[in-house]
Amino acid sequence: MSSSTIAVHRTIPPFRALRRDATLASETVALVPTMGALHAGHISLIHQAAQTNHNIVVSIFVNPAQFAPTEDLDSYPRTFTSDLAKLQNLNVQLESEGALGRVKAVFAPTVEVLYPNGIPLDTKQQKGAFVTVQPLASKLEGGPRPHFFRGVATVVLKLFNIVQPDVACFGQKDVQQCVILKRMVEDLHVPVHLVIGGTIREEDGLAMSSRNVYLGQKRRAAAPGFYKALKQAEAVWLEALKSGRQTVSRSEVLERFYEGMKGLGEKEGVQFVVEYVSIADFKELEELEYVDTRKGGILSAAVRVLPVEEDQSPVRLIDNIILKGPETQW
Ligand SMILES: Nc1ncnc2c1ncn2[C@@H]1O[C@H](COP(=O)(O)OP(=O)(O)OP(=O)(O)O)[C@@H](O)[C@H]1O
Ligand SMILES: CC(C)(CO)[C@@H](O)C(=O)[O-]
Ligand code: BAL
Repeated sequence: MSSSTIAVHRTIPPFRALRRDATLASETVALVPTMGALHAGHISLIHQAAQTNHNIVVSIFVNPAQFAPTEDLDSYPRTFTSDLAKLQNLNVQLESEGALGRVKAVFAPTVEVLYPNGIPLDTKQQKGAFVTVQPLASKLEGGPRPHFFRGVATVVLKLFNIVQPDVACFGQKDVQQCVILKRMVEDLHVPVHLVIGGTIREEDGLAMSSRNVYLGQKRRAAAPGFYKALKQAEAVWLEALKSGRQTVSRSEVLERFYEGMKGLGEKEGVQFVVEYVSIADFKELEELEYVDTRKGGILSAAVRVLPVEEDQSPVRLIDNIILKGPETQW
């Protein structure tokens, strides 16, 4: 088998064998969970994992449990063949760089394998075991998507139980997901070390996301303004740090964010609706009236980009910036 060959498995037993073989060889296993439609953000997580781990498992599974019946489960981009080609190219690159690890296997299970007792989208009809992380799952993204983090935590714990990785990698772009999964691992004593990779962006600053393909030309052109508004808000924080202040008020930072959002999209005829903007602590996601410049906080937001053409639906964009202070541990 050449070092760039990647096994694709749809069932669980090959991962038991992979884990056993890795342990016998004193090698580590890292898992990078994805929903496919791989982009440079995913690839950077896998690349990072391969620097310090021997065997990388990438899961590709569009998880029904994290979609409400009204959401885009059916239309979610599925690009398995090109995903696999990207992983194979990455292995060639990892080999030429002399990295420690390679992508050894892709786990692309069927819904039946992950949910042997079924998974209706309506949560009231769901039976069996699920993971809830309260009240974190009800905050921020949990407002418009109350089902979401229960679905995410449940599938991630299933993946952990199947792959039994030493390490699992997640992207900061989904910052609340990171906070919730860290909490799940801590509270349930899950023996997996979580690594959070930085957000990879398009050249114009838009955070890469599989759903960006829904935007179309006009909305795509206006979308980077959202990150610019967050950067403007961050500038207030950085100025305060520089001038040695002890706290920064929420209102100062948010005012600058809203200034940045004002008029965004006018040129392209695109409307942005801010769903939430938050400055919260790292563990409980409690909103902070004043941010301690030593401790920092998470500045995060979601916007709804309204349709500009007949066949379009609203697209939600999420993004965040860590307001870092000297004692920030993130
Ligand atoms: N731009 C990015 N930079 C770094 N990591 C990312 C980025 N986008 C997604 N990830 C991470 O990749 C993993 C898999 O994410 P997922 O497959 O849902 O992709 P996505 O682009 O976030 O899709 P969606 O558009 O559905 O939000 C998650 O840990 C996610 O945080
Ligand atoms: C972690 C995850 C793969 C679980 O389905 C998903 O929420 C994602 O892609 O961020
Ligand atoms: N990356 C988050 C997956 C979702 O929105 O369903």
